[in-house]
Amino acid sequence: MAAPSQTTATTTHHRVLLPSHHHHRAVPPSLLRLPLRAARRGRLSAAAAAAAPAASTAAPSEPAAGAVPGKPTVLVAEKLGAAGLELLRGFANVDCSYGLSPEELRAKIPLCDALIVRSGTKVGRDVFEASGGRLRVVGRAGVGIDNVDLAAATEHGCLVVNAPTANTVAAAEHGIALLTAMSRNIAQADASLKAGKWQRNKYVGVSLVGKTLAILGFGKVGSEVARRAKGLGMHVIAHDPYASADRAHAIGVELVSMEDALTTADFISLHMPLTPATNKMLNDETFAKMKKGVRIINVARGGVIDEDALVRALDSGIVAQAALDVFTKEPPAPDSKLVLHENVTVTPHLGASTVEAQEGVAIEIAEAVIGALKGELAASAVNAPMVPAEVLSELAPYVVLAEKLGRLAVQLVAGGGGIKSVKVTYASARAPDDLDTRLLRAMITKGLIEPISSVFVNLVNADFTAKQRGVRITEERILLDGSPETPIDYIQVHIAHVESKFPSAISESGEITVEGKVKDGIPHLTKVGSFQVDVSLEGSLILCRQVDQPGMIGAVGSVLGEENVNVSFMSVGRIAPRKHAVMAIGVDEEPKKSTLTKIGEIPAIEEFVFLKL
Ligand SMILES: NC(=O)C1=CN([C@@H]2O[C@H](COP(=O)(O)OP(=O)(O)OC[C@H]3O[C@@H](n4cnc5c(N)ncnc54)[C@H](O)[C@@H]3O)[C@@H](O)[C@H]2O)C=CC1
Ligand SMILES: O=C(O)C(=O)COP(=O)(O)O
Repeated sequence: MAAPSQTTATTTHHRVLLPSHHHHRAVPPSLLRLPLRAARRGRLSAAAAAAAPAASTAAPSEPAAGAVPGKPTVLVAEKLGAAGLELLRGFANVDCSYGLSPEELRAKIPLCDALIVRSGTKVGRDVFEASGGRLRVVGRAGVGIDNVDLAAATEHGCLVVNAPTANTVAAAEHGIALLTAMSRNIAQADASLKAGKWQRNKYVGVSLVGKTLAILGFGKVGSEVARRAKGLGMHVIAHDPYASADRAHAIGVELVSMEDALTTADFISLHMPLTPATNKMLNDETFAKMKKGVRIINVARGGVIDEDALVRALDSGIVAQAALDVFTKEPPAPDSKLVLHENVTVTPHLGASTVEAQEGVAIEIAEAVIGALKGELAASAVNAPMVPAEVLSELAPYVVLAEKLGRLAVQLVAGGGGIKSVKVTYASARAPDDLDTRLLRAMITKGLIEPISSVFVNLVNADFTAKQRGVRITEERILLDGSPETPIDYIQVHIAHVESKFPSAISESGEITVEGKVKDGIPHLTKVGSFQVDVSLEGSLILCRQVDQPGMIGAVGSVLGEENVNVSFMSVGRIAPRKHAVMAIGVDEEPKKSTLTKIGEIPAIEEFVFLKL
């Protein structure tokens, strides 16, 4: 069994709370400009250079007919509000070509510096490859960027920006429209009357007043739906493991567990982003827990529901009705059982489609695209580099460490009062003025927020985003004696007032605690809760708590081996021999659910969790 890892000498230290102005210091303009020429001369790190909009390297293409030479060209591939088009036309040649086939898009793209889309255009790797390096910006006139291949954009030096707020109210209003239309059979009754029938008995509805509505995902859209449903006299509860209970109380909503939401709701409305954790969140197992006759509304993303399971739940009567704006595949197949089901009301992804929202989104995206073409970094940049290499230099591996610690910490959260209070501790021998932690704090914020939300965090918006979500991030410095050559000895991330999926991650202070260090340029996890471990932060991680006894590494290792999951690293931390120990196992592949179940069934394993880095 591996010996518990040792923390390197942390002699005496003094705790210093950083002054609060430190949290809100303006970002120097030099950090907000992307140094394009520097990128081409190779002065940026690979990642930063990849994401910085590079100037065209392609042979000059023929300008489109009527285009003003010297102005950039923006291709608008889906309908965009007039005010946004006007803004764009003041700055660029604008080509509005709606409904292009993939071939037509690929043919046009080498003539374009920017492309604006909504959810209907797939911007895959082929589009970036076809652009020959000219495409510098993709603007998504809306929230979800599931249709844009972000990795390919970044590799091709193309910045992606979105418009994250202007359609929130429209989506919430559409959720309410579906809720009310479904409960009174509006769509079905309308079709019946138009078919010449008069079926007053068939279309008796259900009332909303006094009914319980469970909102899953209490973010921007979810909270606006809650506010409106309260006005309809509904009892509104919400489940969101990361939302603030105070924010919910302020609008009279109680935050509850997923179990309570599923078992008590008469209506369930979905408002979480589609992530690996929310994929098929409503499935046979969760439908089986619901009240018979429950009604479901989905204006989030189709993928959060297992659509085949929903058909089964509708057929068995567990789900009385569903109202859906979004589908796993859009448009869905014409013979989709779900779409054609008589108890299902559907709309073709219309959540953001109001005149007002589209004007707002058009202005928001036009401003972001114009700014990006000018070389500015918009707050809504989705794949922006955090800072150029000059600033990154020695902090580079700590930046990776900071983001990974944030990602680990948030995945350990099970529930509680939402994430309100995060403390970051930096242990360093450097004087506080010699270590600017804004970038690290932004990366921790990115790690904490991106896995659970539709928001993308960059250096410009990090503090604002945390504040908007009610997360207070404080920083603490531990001054170590020793050489100030290494910028940081270790970083700890503590989340207070939450429960953990892996209770051993709660340290003596009652907070979820993870600690990491950079060793030989590679980020390592060195502590979980009160247990010291040592595992490099690459691939994914399994944490197990077990009775400290011989054979445990072999038992877990052989389950993973049998399932062809490659173990990259293993480390065991224990409090005392033959008591409890925490084992951290780095894995290259994501284990199947059944593999994780087998690990959980090993008798001496008391708790375990799988974490994606
Ligand atoms: N149908 C349409 O036309 C539109 C759809 N949308 C979709 O609506 C969804 C919500 O958008 P916003 O409110 O802007 O995002 P948001 O990021 O403000 O809110 C999402 C919330 O979901 C929560 N969440 C994450 N994982 C969860 C889980 N496992 N269980 C419960 N809650 C969880 C997050 O903590 C967050 O509070 C997104 O999927 C977005 O793409 C947004 C606009 C228009
Ligand atoms: O903004 C979003 O996430 C939406 O789903 C809206 O999509 P749309 O712009 O209407 O194609």
